[in-house]
Amino acid sequence: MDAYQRAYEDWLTDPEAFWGAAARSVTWTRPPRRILDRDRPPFYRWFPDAELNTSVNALDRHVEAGRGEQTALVYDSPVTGTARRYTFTQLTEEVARAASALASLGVGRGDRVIVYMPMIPEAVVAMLACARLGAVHSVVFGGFAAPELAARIDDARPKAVVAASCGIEPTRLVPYKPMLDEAIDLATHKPVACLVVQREQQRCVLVAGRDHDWEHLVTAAPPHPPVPVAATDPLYILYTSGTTGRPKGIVRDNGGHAVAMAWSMRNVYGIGPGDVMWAASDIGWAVGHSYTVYAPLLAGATTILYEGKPVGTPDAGAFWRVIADHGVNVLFTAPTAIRAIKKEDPGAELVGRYDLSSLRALFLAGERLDPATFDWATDALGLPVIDNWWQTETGWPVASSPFGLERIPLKAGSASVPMPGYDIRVLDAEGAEVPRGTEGALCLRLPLPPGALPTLWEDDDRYVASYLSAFDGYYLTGDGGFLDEDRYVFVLGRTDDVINVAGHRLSAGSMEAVLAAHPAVAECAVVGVADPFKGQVPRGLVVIKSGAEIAPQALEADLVARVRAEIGPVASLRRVDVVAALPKTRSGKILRRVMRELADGRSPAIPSTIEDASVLEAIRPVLVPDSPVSDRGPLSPGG
Ligand SMILES: CCC(=O)SCCNC(=O)CCNC(=O)[C@H](O)C(C)(C)COP(=O)(O)OP(=O)(O)OC[C@H]1O[C@@H](n2cnc3c(N)ncnc32)[C@H](O)[C@@H]1OP(=O)(O)O
Repeated sequence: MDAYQRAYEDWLTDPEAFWGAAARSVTWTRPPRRILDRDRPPFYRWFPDAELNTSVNALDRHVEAGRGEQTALVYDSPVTGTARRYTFTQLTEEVARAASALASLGVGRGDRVIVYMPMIPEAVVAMLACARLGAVHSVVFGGFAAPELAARIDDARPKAVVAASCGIEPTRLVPYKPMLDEAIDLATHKPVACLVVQREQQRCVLVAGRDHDWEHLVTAAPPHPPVPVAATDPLYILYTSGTTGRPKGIVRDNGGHAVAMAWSMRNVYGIGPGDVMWAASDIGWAVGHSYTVYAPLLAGATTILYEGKPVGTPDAGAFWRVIADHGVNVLFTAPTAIRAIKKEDPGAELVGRYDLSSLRALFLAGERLDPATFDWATDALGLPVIDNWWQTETGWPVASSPFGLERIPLKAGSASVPMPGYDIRVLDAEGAEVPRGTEGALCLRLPLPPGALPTLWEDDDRYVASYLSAFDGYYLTGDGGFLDEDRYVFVLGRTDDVINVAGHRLSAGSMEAVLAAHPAVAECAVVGVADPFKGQVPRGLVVIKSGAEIAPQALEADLVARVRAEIGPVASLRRVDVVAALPKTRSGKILRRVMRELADGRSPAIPSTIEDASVLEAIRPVLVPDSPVSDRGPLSPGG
């Protein structure tokens, strides 16, 4: 572990010297003289006196360095049957025109812009155009329904929204624009303008005076010069689910982000100028922001924007086809995608049909990588399969194999070792460090490195309450796990009520809020249970109000439909069961952990404070339908 060990120790010995050196790979309009502002803990600011423009770093400087004719972006869309390439020169010009179009709608430095778009080049252009103006983008994943979009509009209060008329899922068109119209109706805050890409698959109606056609406005616009911003100015807000229904607006600054992206692209992923990186994640997620859009372009590499799925567009060889067509060097996706491919092509026969000689490694993140998927992918590709552990909040890997620095041994079930910038500690409930090999709360010692969230959007108090208040001096990740004797980290899952469905982080609380709002529901719980393909899926349990006149099956179907309509298809809540009562403690706390573990086929420890153990006996056949009660022994309190 020579190169990695040296880098980690350099960072540990003098973090400011380490990040000061890393900052030299960024083009600043005013280079940093001060590296870290520690004046107001727990709020730390990286490069507080520096100034830059992120779009210049991603685009213009590569053109100026003579790479203008290199491909910056490949758009590969099996759902529309198209593929298109943009050179760095073309992408720079398109972004400069889009920035001008947004400026003509009144968007300027510090203004927020919501981007609600499918995986089309205009989405990447819109993000970079905001960066060029010093505006703050907030991309909302297309699988969210109108009320979720409305909640983000109200929190971010955007001056403008950039959208598309529709998205294209393999089996249906998704009408984005009607959902945007509904969200604006629902929201208290009203954006002054919408810039809409009309897709030929389904055009939409534009609202006079508010909506503008992308094609008309952007094509005719003159190029807009880049606006230098403070390194500490926000580049984007990305909402993620917390334990309650209200999403958390993760803030990413400009300077720390550029430094972290450049460092990680080279040293974690091993990607440099001229290489081809493909992060097969929607741009609505952190992986899409960091490793589809920003990091490859900041590094002068080519990035792939893929509008398709791992299977069904047209088959389980889709990923291998893209790698072969575009000479992909590194593929980054979620374990769910690999499980989907494995299910359709268990013998990996389709792998052999394509020339994958360009591929150096497969990186996986977003959810736990189970050893069976790790083994299958390793055998199928004959290449390093590298689990990364990180979060929307951190923006880049907390732990990984440092592939760009050196090859280290991989261990199935582990995300390998901490990256420079991250001091991982495993703490018990009292905040004491546990011995190696012992499970506990995975925490990071403050300050967090460049690129990690400095706060939540306009909510410093919630930032402290959510992440920093459990253990003084530490960031609480919300994940549980352990470090082994070689300091490899094993992440075992969330310790809170966040559910991870196919790499999508969802709040049990927000789904419960939808169920609880039904007039026939007395009380309810949503728990995330293990699923062989999506990692976890939510399941709902509800108690009908006495006197409510509704058949249980009708209520169950109605609740599934409501969650889809109010949160979106991404929630994947397919099963709600009506039960007589929910298990609770004597103080009225619903025993979600116990239900989750029962549904996962485990033998949960039952708290001695349980109000009525017979309630658990009654719901066990619902949660574990294939296992008769006698198979598992009686559930007795006191464990
Ligand atoms: C490390 C930091 C992080 O964790 S950042 C987060 C990283 N996570 C990811 O990148 C997510 C990885 N997962 C995926 O990319 C997808 O789940 C993959 C594996 C491709 C499978 O996709 P899919 O077959 O659509 O299943 P799904 O469970 O994602 O979708 C559930 C329903 O939602 C729909 N959906 C999906 N995307 C959209 C979209 N952009 N616009 C509208 N709808 C969308 C799907 O069609 C599906 O709907 P339905 O229920 O089948 O009708």
